[in-house]
Order: sequence, then structure tokens, then C-alpha cells
Amino acid sequence: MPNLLVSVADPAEAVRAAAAGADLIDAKDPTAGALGALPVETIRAIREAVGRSRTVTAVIGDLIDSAGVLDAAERVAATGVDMVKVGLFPGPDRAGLVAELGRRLGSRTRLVGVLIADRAPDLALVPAAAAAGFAGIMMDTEGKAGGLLSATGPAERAAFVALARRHGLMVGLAGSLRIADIAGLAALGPDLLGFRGGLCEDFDRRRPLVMDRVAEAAAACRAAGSGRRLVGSPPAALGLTA
Ligand SMILES: O=C[C@H](O)COP(=O)(O)O
Repeated sequence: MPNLLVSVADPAEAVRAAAAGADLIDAKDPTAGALGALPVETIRAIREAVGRSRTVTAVIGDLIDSAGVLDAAERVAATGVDMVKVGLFPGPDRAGLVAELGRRLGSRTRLVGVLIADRAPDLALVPAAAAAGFAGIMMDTEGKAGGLLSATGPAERAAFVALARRHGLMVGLAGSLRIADIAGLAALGPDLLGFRGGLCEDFDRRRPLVMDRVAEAAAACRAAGSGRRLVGSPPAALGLTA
């Protein structure tokens, strides 16, 4: 069963998405890019509003410069979210960046690397993330018109999930997913599926979430079989403690 990750823009949306069945609440500014960062005060408010019943994640922004990535990851980790999602956009020495993120932050938070499916993702970063102590790895897209299903083929998605599994990483898929995609993607065995646009008014990720759609997505994930639940802060299924 994939866990349902829903990106939210503010504390009110976070509380409603959790009530509608989201397993992970992902703090993100959907108007500021694929992995747009919210102000740290808003991330903290989301963390507090949701409480300990849900896993809370947050993104750090669509950043490339390694120093900027490290600074932003530090700031977001300090908010007390359960996981910090770091976009691994193409740039110089990504393996070095992953190793440095692990060194600086690995003992303070659970890092999740996000490979950008429509920007020639480097799969060598999957073992690098595992070696650096990351908790997980995801694929998402920068472009939101076609999303993951047009940026990747079925074999590529299956190989990514299998590679992450082999390296002991929690693994997630995202990128303009729709509820109808859940059953097919769940068959690959990811730990989580991430949504924003597919659950929003007019399928526009900048507009508010439609809570009936969040509930429908949660039900589709539950119907898709059994697997480890990542609900709770910290997510006990990862074998990590607070
Ligand atoms: O991490 C999940 C993302 O927020 C997915 O956003 P999207 O469904 O609009 O591509």
C-alpha cells in the first residue's frame, strides 16, 4: 500500500488534508516552483497544526547552488518536520552535495532526495543517498504539464523503485499524478505517492485542495494492498526514533 503524501500550502489546508486521509503532509509553496519552499514560520505552523498523528515533510526550494541547498536544508530541518525533501536538480558535483547533506544533517533529520524525472536524473545518486544516510528517495517532475508518466516509461519507473529498495531507501513517486494512476503505480511497490495538482480545484496545483479528492486518493491507496505505514511523527515504520 503506498502512503499518500499531499502537498499543502498552509496550516488550514494541512489539518483538512490530514482529516481527509493524507498519511504524510508535505509543506510546499506550489506557486514557487516544483519544490517551492514555504517560509519557515509557515512550515513550523503546519508542523504544530498537524500534531504528531501525521508525518510532516517540507521542501527547501528549487535550488541548484550547493551552498544554497545546504543552508536551506539546515533552516528547514530546524523547523522540526519529520523529513526534509531536497531536490537533486542537475548541477556540479551532486554526489558531493548528497554526501555533505548526509554529514551535516543526517543525524538531525530524515533526508529525502528528490530526483527530477524530466531533468535527466542521475540514478547513481540513489546509492549515494543511501551511503550518505538518507531515509528516502523520490522522483518528481519540474514540468507539471505531463508529469511523471510522460517523463518516464513503465520500465524506468519500475527500475527506480527496485533500485531504491535494493539500497534500503524509502521510495516515492510524484509529478502531476492523478487518482486514476494510483493502482498502476502502487503495483511497483513504492512507499509513497505524492500529490498536489491532481487533488486541486481545476487540477491546478496553485489552487486549493479539494478534500473529497484527497479522501478518494487515500481510499485508492488503501485499496491498493498492504505495505508499511508511514503515518505518525516520527514514522515508526522507518525504524527511527524522535
Ligand atoms: O511531492 C508531491 C508534489 O507536490 C506533487 O505535486 P504535483 O502533483 O502538482 O506534481
